[in-house]
Amino acid sequence: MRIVDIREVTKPIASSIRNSYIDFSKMTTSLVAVVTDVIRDGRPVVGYGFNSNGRYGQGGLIRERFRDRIINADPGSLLNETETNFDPHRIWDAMMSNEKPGGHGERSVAVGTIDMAIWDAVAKIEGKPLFRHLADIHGREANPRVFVYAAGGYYFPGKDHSSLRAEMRSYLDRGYNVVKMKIGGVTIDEDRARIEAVLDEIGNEAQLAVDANGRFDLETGIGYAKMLREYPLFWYEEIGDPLDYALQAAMAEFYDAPMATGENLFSHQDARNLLRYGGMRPDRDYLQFDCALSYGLVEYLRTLDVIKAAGWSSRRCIPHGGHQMSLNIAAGLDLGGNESYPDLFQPYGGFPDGVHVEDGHITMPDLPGIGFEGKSDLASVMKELAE
Ligand SMILES: O=C([O-])CC(=O)C(=O)O
Ligand SMILES: [Mg+2]
Repeated sequence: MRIVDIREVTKPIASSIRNSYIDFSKMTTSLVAVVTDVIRDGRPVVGYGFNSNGRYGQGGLIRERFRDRIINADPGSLLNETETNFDPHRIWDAMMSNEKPGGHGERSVAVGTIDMAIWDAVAKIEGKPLFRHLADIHGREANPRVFVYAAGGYYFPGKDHSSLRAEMRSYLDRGYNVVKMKIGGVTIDEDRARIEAVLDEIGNEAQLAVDANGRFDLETGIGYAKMLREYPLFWYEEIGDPLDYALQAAMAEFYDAPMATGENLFSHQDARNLLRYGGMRPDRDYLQFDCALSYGLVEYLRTLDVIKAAGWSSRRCIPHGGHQMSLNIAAGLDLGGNESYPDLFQPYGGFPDGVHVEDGHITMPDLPGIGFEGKSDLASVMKELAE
């Protein structure tokens, strides 16, 4: 049993949206296929992965470093104890050989993308959905019903309040009951007017989260906190620089309601520092670490250990990224839910065909692996890479 090839192609996921920090006019993602010689249903098993939006495709790192460490490893060293499947932890160790600790940079994105494809292959070899495989190996009961919220509300050329309201209305029409919008990309007065327009539109049918994408210094973050606390928000997200734990800690004095952060922390060590020094409150705040940007599920399992040791429930985790990998982790390992971008980053984000949001939740279908083959537009770009 061996991995015979790892292929990467860098694909555009560009659009004219912007948040307070970046625009997405040149955004890309790496799509990866891990080709094995294991035969299921008469065909070789292929696992697929891709990275989340916000960081660019990692073709250089994948092709120059991480791919070869797996392909050149002794194939037996990558298998589980019983030699019945690949072992994602051993493959992770092979990828990370000769890598120093710390300074996580974007190698975590390259490794996370390959790791996603490995878990897809492993669950396909088991003949199970990944969420059921994860629940089984952790001795727990899977829960296929997962909370999802609709992320959008970007700044956009020509976008006015009526188009922002229409966007949010369309999420409600599709079954969501929590929606998210960007803040920090215009003046505070303009953002206040945008927030009021959205709250007026959604009324008591849904709750609103706001995301500053790490834009604010302490003074601006506090100024916004004082404005935002007048409204019943779901959360106030990524206020300041993701690595400025003292800023995050200071915010608790000015903002009682839930805050969320973590999408730009790429290792369990960084997650641990957030919990040690960021003043995050386990009874109300949310953690958004995204395995596809942060060394994959092998590392995310360590992150889950870190948050448990710090006294947090896994239910406080609602990952960034809107991909089916985190949906599987949520259903298999009892996370609080997952992000979703109903109209963006297609065909990579979203759900298998025929899966609909009801009351802010989806129900995972029983598809082998991560379930990518159940989403026809995604399956066709994946197949192109593998064939
Ligand atoms: O706009 C982005 O970079 C995405 C983001 O922060 C989110 O989904 O929370
Ligand atoms: Mg965010």
